[in-house]
Order: sequence, then C-alpha cells, then structure tokens
Amino acid sequence: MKVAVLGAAGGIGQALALLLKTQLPAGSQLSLYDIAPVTPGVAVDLSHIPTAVEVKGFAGEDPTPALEGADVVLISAGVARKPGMDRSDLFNINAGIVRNLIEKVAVTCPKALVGIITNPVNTTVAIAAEVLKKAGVYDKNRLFGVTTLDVIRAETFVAEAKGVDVASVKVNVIGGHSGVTILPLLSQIEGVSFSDEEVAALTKRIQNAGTEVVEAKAGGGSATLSMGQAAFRFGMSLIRGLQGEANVVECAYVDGGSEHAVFFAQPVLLGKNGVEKVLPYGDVSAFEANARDAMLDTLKGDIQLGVDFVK
Ligand SMILES: NC(=O)c1ccc[n+]([C@@H]2O[C@H](COP(=O)([O-])OP(=O)(O)OC[C@H]3O[C@@H](n4cnc5c(N)ncnc54)[C@H](O)[C@@H]3O)[C@@H](O)[C@H]2O)c1
Ligand SMILES: O=C(O)C[C@H](O)C(=O)O
Repeated sequence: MKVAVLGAAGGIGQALALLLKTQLPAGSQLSLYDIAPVTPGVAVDLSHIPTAVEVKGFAGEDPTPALEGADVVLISAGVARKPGMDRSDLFNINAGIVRNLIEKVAVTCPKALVGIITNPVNTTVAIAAEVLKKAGVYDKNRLFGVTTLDVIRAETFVAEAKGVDVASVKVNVIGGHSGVTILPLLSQIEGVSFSDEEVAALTKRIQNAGTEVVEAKAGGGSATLSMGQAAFRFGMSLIRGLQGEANVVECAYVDGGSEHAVFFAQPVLLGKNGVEKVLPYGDVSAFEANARDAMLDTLKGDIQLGVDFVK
C-alpha cells in the first residue's frame, strides 16, 4: 500500500504523516510531498521511528515522483484561514493549487483514491472532479471530500454534553464542509435525547467548530491536530476498504447520485474500488430536514464555483 500526502510539511500534513508512519500496515510506503524545502527533512525525521513503513520526502514544483504508484492520495496543500475569514476566502489561492495537483494525479496515478482536505472542500472537490473529467480519468467512486473532522467533533461534543463514553457515540454528518452545509444528524444518536434548545446549540457549535479553533489560534492557522487525526481515520478506512475488509463505512463528500446536490456528504460503504455503495443517511427530524433543505442553495453555489473555475 502506498499513501501519498500532498501538503505534507504543513500543520495537517505533519500530524497526518506521523500517524501514518506509526500505524500504516507493515510494508506500506509513505510518500510526502510539499513545495516547502523542508519536506525531505520531515521524511528523514519520521524515518527514525521504528515501524515497517518506508518514508520518502519530495519538495519542489512537481509532485510526480511522490505520486508514482500511489494507492491513496490525501491532499492538504494550500492556505488556511485566519480570524475573520470564511473558508470561501481561501478559494482564490487554493483552487489553483488543487487544480494543479489533480492534473498530476490524473497523469501519474489515475486509479488512486483521492481525499481532498484543502478548503473550501465544497468547491475544491468539484474542481478536482472537473480536472479528472477533462483528463478522461474521472471515476466518481475514487474522489472524496474529507469531512471526517465534522464527524469526530460531533462525537466529541455530544459525549461531553451528555456525559457518555465517546467511543459509544456515532454521528452521521451530512451535506458539505462549511457553515450551514455541515449538518449533524443528532436525532439518530442512540441512547441519548436532546431538547430543541440543545439540538440548536450543538448543531451550531459543530458548524462553527472550525472557527472556534481559528479564533483560539489567533492568526496561527486552523485545526491541524484534530484534522490530522480525522484524515488519518478516513485514510485508514480507505485502506481497510482497499484491503477487502467488510463493513467499512465513513461519511464523506462524494458524487454519489444524491437527490440534493451533485456532491453531498453522507455515509458511504468503502471497498476495493473506493465507494462500494452510497448508503442512505436514514430518518431525519423536522429540524434536520429544514436545515438540509435550507443549505442546498449554498452548497450548489459552492459546487458551481468549482465547475466554472475549471471550464
Ligand atoms: N477538510 C477539513 O476538514 C479541513 C480541516 C482543517 C484544515 N483544512 C484545510 O487544509 C488546508 C491545509 O491546512 P494546514 O493547517 O495544514 O495549512 P499549513 O499552512 O500548515 O500547510 C499547508 C501546506 O501546504 C503547502 N503547499 C502550499 N502550496 C502547495 C503546493 N502547490 N503544492 C504542495 N504543497 C503546497 C505549504 O507549503 C504548507 O506546508 C487548508 O486549506 C485548510 O483550510 C481542511
Ligand atoms: O475552519 C477551517 O478553516 C478549517 C477546517 O475546515 C475546520 O473545520 O477546522
């Protein structure tokens, strides 16, 4: 198994690379790429950790050597928010970065499963899809927007609020990855109940959790450590699916034939070809149905921005 991390010298990239180096299956290869010249050094640093995972680092303008033979590509290359910014404010810089990297993926490892972390995810995933279509290699089952951070936040905040074991809390988060497009389905969580006020407050906190971190870091970036963990969880699920493990399910932002939007985050069954099956997200409360319907114009607008960028 070869996993490539693009943006590997960054806050997310380094946290993710550390987790992958320590926990990828024995015999795996970890390939780190970033424009930052420090990247080969990050790889040397990690290579001193005694696990049976080979690490190589690549810097410079061309990610091709890092992508050769990759089974999974996780992309966190790009700029992060500062206080006062929305994720959409990152579009001007990150759209071009994702386009250029995906152009190389299309040529070098078109069969790889690609997870996009770079914001604005609602738009960068659409950009990636259009680039892959242009190159004639688009397979909707192999492209994912990584929304796992919303899931782990929801699990953490629910467990805190209800005083239950966090390991027992499972939450589907549907829609997209920004503001009102993040919709945790709190009504489905087994063993706990919420008042209307609690639902409203928890939903808002999960939607604003990225901003909570951006403000707490006071200009020093956005979530990196929790995102490293989220990307690791998602990347490992992709790998477990590729290896033929049964019942590997994660919520992800996919082109899955949703009735709501071309790209929509919901639970997907992962397998040897990426998305094995897009699963129904189940029953929702009236509050959740309203919130879902109310987000759709925003989500569709975000997607269209990505389509127009590549055309
Ligand atoms: N999907 C999510 O839930 C989620 C969560 C947190 C952050 N993010 C996003 O992830 C991205 C990265 O965040 P971060 O905190 O790691 O930022 P960071 O600034 O710490 O790291 C970004 C890295 O990307 C590299 N980079 C820039 N342009 C590049 C290019 N063309 N090719 C290769 N590497 C390039 C930089 O050198 C840097 O090392 C941001 O866009 C952020 O908004 C997404
Ligand atoms: O909020 C951000 O800008 C980063 C990320 O999307 C997050 O949810 O933490």
